[in-house]
Amino acid sequence: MCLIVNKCFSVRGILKFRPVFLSTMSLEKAKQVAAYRAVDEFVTNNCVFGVGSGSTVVYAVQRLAEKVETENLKVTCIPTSFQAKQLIFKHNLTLGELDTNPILDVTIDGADEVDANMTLIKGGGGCLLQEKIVASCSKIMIVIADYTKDSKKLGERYKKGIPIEVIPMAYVPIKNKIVSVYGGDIKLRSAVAKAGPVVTDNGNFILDWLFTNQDLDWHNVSTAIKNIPGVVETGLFVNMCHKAYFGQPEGIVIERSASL
Ligand SMILES: O=C[C@H](O)[C@H](O)[C@H](O)COP(=O)(O)O
Repeated sequence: MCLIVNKCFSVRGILKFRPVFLSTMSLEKAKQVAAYRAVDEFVTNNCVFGVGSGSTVVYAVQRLAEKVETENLKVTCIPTSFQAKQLIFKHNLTLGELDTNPILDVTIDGADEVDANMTLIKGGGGCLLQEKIVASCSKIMIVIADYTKDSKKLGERYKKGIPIEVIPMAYVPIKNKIVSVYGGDIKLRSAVAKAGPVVTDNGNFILDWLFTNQDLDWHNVSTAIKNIPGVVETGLFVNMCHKAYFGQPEGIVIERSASL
């Protein structure tokens, strides 16, 4: 961890020094080491590679581009979002699509939270639908994350709820139905630099379900929510992730595997 010393004055005017830990820096380092490790272990020549979304994946695509260049690899990249597609273009990588590459060798993606059973919350950046489609077409799904995403139970560390992508006209009945069965609270996600709701890459809205019961059967919950007309997809990824890499602040990587 990186430490700097910050000058400050006490009330009597005595100069004091206060340590400031650059946690943002260690968080970025943690993302980077996890991403680099996963790409180094799973990218091979001629592979079809699913490019996840989010801030951690940016490091994975950087590393991928380096490997493609230095090792002269042929890799076809399938994006999981508008952002992922832009990253593929930015690094001059080869863009593919599911029409021509319906089976992927590996997808590397971020997560908002990973529990002890390797169930994931995804969609904090609104990209869950295409991410789940691409992961479902991949022989292996790998998660890359910093240490803050590693939880025993969902909701322990990620406090923004489970994202649910919905058809806009149905958001109020969907919200009411979920809360009446499972409790908690649901918020329509608002855009930051635009008045009104977030509109996904697929033209839908996102509901964030702030659940209160951390001991639910997430497979059943996800299936039941998906059965509500108007729900497009949930950000619960159950039995999909094969391995997770958690970067630590000091630069090491902790691995966890699932037996799928
Ligand atoms: O919608 C966004 C995706 O599910 C991301 O993979 C997830 O939010 C993690 O993103 P980050 O790597 O920025 O924490």
